Amino acid sequence: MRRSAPSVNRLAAFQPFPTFARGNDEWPRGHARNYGSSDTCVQVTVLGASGGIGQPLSLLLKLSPLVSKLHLVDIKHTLGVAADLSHIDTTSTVKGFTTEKDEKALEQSLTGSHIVIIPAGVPRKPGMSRDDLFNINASVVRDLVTACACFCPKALIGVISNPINSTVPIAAEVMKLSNVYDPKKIFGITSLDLVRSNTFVAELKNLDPADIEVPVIGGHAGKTIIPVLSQIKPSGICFTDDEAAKLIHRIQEAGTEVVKAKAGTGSATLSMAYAAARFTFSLCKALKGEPNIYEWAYVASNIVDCLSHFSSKLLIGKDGVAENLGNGDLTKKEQEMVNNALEDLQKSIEKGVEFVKKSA
Ligand SMILES: NC(=O)C1=CN([C@@H]2O[C@H](COP(=O)(O)OP(=O)(O)OC[C@H]3O[C@@H](n4cnc5c(N)ncnc54)[C@H](O)[C@@H]3O)[C@@H](O)[C@H]2O)C=CC1
Ligand SMILES: O=C([O-])CC(=O)C(=O)O
Repeated sequence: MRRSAPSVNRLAAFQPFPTFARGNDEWPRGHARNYGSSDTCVQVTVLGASGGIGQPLSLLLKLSPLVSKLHLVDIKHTLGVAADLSHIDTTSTVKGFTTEKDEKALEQSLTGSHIVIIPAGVPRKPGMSRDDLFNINASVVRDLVTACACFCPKALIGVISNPINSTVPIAAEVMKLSNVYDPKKIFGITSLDLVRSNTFVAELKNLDPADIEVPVIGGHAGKTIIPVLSQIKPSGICFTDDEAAKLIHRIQEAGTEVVKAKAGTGSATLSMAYAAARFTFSLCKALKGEPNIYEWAYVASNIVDCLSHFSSKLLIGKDGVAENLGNGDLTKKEQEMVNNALEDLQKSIEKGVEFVKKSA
């Protein structure tokens, strides 16, 4: 039987899409008219916009009245993607920039950006770990964040490119080198772990995933992905030890599940686009001054003593992380999971920091 009276409604968190998700014909225009009173202009730039994540993410952003200007950047194909999206009858404007042939593309696209989302880089193939992407993606993120430091140093930056556990520390080091580092403004987008957790818990307990909120802390690879089942909202959802173990394993290996199913053609793109859009909308709302915007993301943190970065619950404000709300009360088992993740996280962070030091 389905639960009633949910305490958390995830679709509300995904505003301005609730009517769309519920299949209401009015979406998105009717909803757009009703959204908030603020008319703050928000310019979002997507770096890697022609890719598997970049295209559906750009579509979702184009559909939202929270975004005023959408800048799409990639090495190639961006002009076509931008022309295509620009015909959609929503109010935001779309512009494409191709870095391959236009040396001013990064400057022109990033200048004035309030939010930059980075899905640029290569995805996994079966048999690879996220860390196997480091050799290519580390320099992609380094170079793109260097451009952000130059052209939009105050923007909120959301990094999607893997391995997140290293690419976010890379982004931090790059900003430090340019003397524009603000630890509150760089986010590793781990939202897909929460999206998946909500889905899998709902499947297991025959609930509506829109009503469920599973906190996920730590990082974004294998055992560093730590679902906090003891803090699921609504409270009162119970698991046997066997159920919990299988659930945690599935959440930690969900990326690999998709990589295997796609059989060499890439990793999660559509679910990631949804997760990243949801996260970007939270940033937009915070920039527009909406209170009580909460997210989980991998950020600079002193929540865990020995680590410079960790994912935990955040209150987001106009300037990025307004408050790190930490991990809450963990059970003994959950604390053990954190302890077991420390070494991997530490290594990934150091690898990112060393990479920037060497290339500087
Ligand atoms: N954080 C997360 O939860 C997730 C992260 N990912 C990661 O996202 C990344 C992108 O995945 P996909 O979109 O599937 O890959 P993709 O290969 O389909 O797209 C990547 C795009 O980035 C572009 N690109 C590469 N270097 C660039 C540069 N220097 N400047 C501008 N654009 C550049 C490529 O031309 C391509 O269009 C991968 O690293 C993947 O592992 C994927 C799923 C979930
Ligand atoms: O697994 C991958 O390579 C992509 C990813 O991060 C995810 O789907 O969680």
